[in-house]
Amino acid sequence: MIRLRGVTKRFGDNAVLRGVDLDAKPGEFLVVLGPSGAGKSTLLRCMNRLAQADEGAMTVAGLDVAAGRRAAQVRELRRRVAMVFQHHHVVPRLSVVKNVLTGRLGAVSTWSSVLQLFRAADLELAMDCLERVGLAHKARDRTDSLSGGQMQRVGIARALAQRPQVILADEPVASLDPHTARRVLGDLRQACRALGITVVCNLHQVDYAREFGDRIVGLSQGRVLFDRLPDALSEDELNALYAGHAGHAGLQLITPVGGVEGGVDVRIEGRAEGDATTARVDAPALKEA
Ligand SMILES: Nc1ncnc2c1ncn2[C@@H]1O[C@H](COP(=O)(O)OP(=O)(O)OP(=O)(O)O)[C@@H](O)[C@H]1O
Repeated sequence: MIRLRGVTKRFGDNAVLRGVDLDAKPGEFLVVLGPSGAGKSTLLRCMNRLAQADEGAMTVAGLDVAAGRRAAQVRELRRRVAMVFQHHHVVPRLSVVKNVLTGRLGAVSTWSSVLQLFRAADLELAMDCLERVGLAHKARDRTDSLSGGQMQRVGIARALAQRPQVILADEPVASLDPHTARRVLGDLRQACRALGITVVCNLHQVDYAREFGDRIVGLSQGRVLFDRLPDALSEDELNALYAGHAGHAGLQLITPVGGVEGGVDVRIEGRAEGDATTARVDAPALKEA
């Protein structure tokens, strides 16, 4: 379903992807972890041609992405590959079901889409997708009456309504509380498994990656550091992935331990016992925060 070989992407002198290889089977839920700036979003963007890779071979949803230069080929790619973003990008004043139906726009004629004329089959499909994320009872409600987590599930239902072969999810739960985040990831995984849709999901939270990923890929400075089954992923590999960064969501507690003129001393504790340090945060940084 997805096969990437030697994918490279540069922005000027900045080599953001450096020879990425990746494989994913139908129905597989792949999580990509990595520190900020590792190239996770760029990787997803290259896969659906929002960005163009400089080198490498990419097959996504049965299409040769590198070869898809013509508009029609890119359109077909976007039809087969749906996106879910951190911010749900729903239209607030539309009803929930109409937002989901916008997932069908690529599959209906231009006139139908302008007039918002959807077939009964599209409506049925939209309702089925809402059912899969537990929101069928909200179908007629205005979307801006929903909570953030519910809106994100509408975004997932819309992606499902596209009948994609692949869903690329870029930090879909970054702004949600843990309970809601788990619900959203659970719905996404369950629906995609049932429908045989491959998911590549960028996450920052190691716990969610272990809980929901069929496989976890670690991306660091544009390179794949590891590609593991969740149970096989070691703490050493995670530490290597986040070396020099704040940690794999491993910061537990930051406590002020003393005030000094022009700043404050803080104790920073990690997840592991005895994993602690003190640091000084100076006044200008505090003001910015
Ligand atoms: N359109 C662009 N033009 C120039 N540089 C870019 C562009 N998009 C991304 N970059 C650079 O590519 C690098 C990787 O960015 P990317 O957003 O892919 O990382 P990321 O792993 O998704 O980070 P985060 O977790 O913070 O979202 C960064 O250095 C970023 O500044």
